[in-house]
Amino acid sequence: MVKKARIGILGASGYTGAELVRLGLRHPQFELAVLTADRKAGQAMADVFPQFAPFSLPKLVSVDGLDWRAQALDLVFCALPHATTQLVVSDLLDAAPATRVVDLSADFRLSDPAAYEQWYGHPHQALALQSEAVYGLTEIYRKEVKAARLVANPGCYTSAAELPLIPLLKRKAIEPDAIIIDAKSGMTGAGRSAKEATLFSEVSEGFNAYGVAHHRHMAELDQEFSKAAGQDVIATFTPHLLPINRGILATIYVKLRKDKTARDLRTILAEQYDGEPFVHMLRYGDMPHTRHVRGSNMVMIGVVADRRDGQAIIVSVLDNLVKGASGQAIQNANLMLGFPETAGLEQIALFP
Ligand SMILES: NC(=O)C1=CN([C@@H]2O[C@H](COP(=O)(O)OP(=O)(O)OC[C@H]3O[C@@H](n4cnc5c(N)ncnc54)[C@H](OP(=O)(O)O)[C@@H]3O)[C@@H](O)[C@H]2O)C=CC1
Ligand SMILES: CC(=O)N[C@@H](CCC(=O)OP(=O)(O)O)C(=O)O
Repeated sequence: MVKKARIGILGASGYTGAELVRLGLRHPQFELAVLTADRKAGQAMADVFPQFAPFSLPKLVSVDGLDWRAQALDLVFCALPHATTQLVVSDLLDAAPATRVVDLSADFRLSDPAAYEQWYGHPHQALALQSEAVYGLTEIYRKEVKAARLVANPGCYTSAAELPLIPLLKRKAIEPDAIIIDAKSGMTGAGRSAKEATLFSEVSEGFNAYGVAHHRHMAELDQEFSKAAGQDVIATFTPHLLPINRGILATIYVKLRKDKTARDLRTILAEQYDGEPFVHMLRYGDMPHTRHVRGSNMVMIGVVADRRDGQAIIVSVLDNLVKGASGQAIQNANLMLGFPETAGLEQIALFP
């Protein structure tokens, strides 16, 4: 029998934590050994999420006082609110340095401490780990992820924008100073804790932009686009809140470099993602729908020329809880633990 990896999920009573449990229960090489919660510590997972009642799962415990060494976990998924995470991961790795960590929060995504402080409003509290962490956009950083002890899983909006744009910037196919990302997210992107802004009555039958000109994912986009282009890049990014549960759709406007066409962009992306199990390039001119990826770890990307000369439009979709969070986290964990990259992630989208 194959030896299973002992897995911890911190924040299992939240949306991304529950998605890790949903996918993890069907993972052939995971043993879900530790599940934590904050307000819901002490409860059974099935009392918090009745969909798990038929399955045997450990009780939710508080993260405080966990004996990391005694738990001997092979890998921990950390799905806690950002800023909470850095001290928890620091304690964990001090006590159990051989445990691998995939952090779903934003705490370790920015490699520059000054950028972190500027965007999050306080100094980072685990600087050594911040510089050790590998940015976990799997298709771009696969080699680094394999060897990492701590992976910073990217944000959901950023995954949707970076997968199409990084290869185009690297290949100098688009102008780096003329990128516009108009992105929409489903409500689960805001997490499960109660907030006025996410009440049904505030969100249904309406649609709004938020974080306009200052959303914190801009820092992550600047970092990755600048690295890919080899020069400073500042993209325009505007997120919107959609009254649906799951899904991100990013409509991206780009200016072509002189000798390039929109068909060239599609060719570059098709070459880059040829053979990738979780990125699908649509035929030129075809466009994706959030329903085509719901519940799956797939990203779908469409490209077409704008009517304006020299401009192209790219549309990218993913499920914010899967490829935008827990699915990509498991994809990274599979690489770190030497499992097949697709293990536990072979679900096809739930349609309609
Ligand atoms: N939702 C999404 O689409 C995405 C989320 N992320 C990131 O993933 C992380 C988790 O997000 P999400 O699942 O949506 O969040 P939720 O608000 O749904 O869940 C948060 C979890 O953390 C626990 N928790 C809250 N505060 C503390 C604390 N002080 N100490 C220990 N545990 C605590 C909660 O426990 P309890 O419920 O018991 O209070 C809950 O289990 C966040 O950092 C988020 O930014 C990343 C990409 C996409
Ligand atoms: C709809 C919604 O509120 N979305 C979240 C982004 C969720 C995400 O990707 O993640 P991180 O928090 O991990 O960066 C927001 O705009 O802050």
